[in-house]
Amino acid sequence: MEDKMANMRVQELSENTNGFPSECFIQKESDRPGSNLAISTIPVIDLGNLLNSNDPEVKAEEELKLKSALNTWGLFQAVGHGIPNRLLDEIQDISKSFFHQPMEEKMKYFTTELEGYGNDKIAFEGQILDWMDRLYLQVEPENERKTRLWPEGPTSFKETLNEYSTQLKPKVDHVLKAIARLLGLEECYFTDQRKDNGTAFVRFNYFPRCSRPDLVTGIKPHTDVTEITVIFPDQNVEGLQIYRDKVGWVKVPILPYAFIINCGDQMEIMSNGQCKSPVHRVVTNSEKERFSLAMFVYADFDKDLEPANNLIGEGRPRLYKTVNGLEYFESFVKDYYKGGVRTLDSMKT
Ligand SMILES: O=C(O)CCC(=O)C(=O)O
Ligand SMILES: [Fe+2]
Repeated sequence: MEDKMANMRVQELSENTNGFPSECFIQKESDRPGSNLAISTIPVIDLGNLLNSNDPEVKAEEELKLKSALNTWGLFQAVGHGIPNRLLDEIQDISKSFFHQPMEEKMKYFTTELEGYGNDKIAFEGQILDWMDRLYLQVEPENERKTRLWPEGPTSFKETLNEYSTQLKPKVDHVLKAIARLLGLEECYFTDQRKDNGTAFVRFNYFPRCSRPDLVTGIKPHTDVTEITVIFPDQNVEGLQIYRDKVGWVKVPILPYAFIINCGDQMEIMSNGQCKSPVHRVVTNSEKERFSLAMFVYADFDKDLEPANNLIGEGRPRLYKTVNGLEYFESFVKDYYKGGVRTLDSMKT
């Protein structure tokens, strides 16, 4: 089965089996998603109020909401972000058009590396695979883009992705600065941790219809390695769930044209645990396919990752050891494919 899998995308498998997952996708009983979770209310932050308001009270109130959201959930839904709905529709359209092309066309961008088109690579025997195909591309810095992996079809793909990442980048910088301010750090603390102008990748996620969503995961429980991740989720199909201590898994509801912004492990380490890197997963749907787009914003992999000095002190013990950025990423990738292991836990002091 594993050899066969290596040559097939989840999309083909789903088409061949009418959505029925083969054995290598079936989660252990304790890890199965089940069904009937409550939809929760996720903190909603108005980036317009946070970043542009001239009224100091409005700004302060939004900052307080953001601080509490990062400290408890580690994520929020972002409205008032100023990215036009037209562009968000277009980015979702190019994703659909790309994945709906014949396999032959998509395979031009296939790689077994992280970047490019593909699905879970098989890292060890007995690995349980995610019900997802993906297209993973570096967008920042611009001179490091591997443009041969940027699809020719649909024809608007490159232009739309370029516009999306160009428009999102300053928003990301503003959010990182706001987080630094509310932690009492220098405004550029997190933006300065990045290489040159910042490193960002996007991943177009495609979850084909699956006839047994109770048995498989679209993306297994994980945290992101990032400073922050900006997700533009499917506007019609839910799937993202967050794990909350003492509560369990909760669904993230669809809020039209809102981004979901979550902290990653780099942020949890640098903020000495004040910002949480939430465990999340994606479940599949028996009726509908689902698309999402994640932008992963990373601190410089060449640098050491450690809690900010100003966030360690009396009553605030240092929670994480210093670790090299690249080593952390590499351990994460291994742990991720194994599932159930949080790299962050091994960094605790
Ligand atoms: O599909 C989603 O809503 C979330 C995707 C995600 O968690 C990821 O790509 O890391
Ligand atoms: Fe994620």
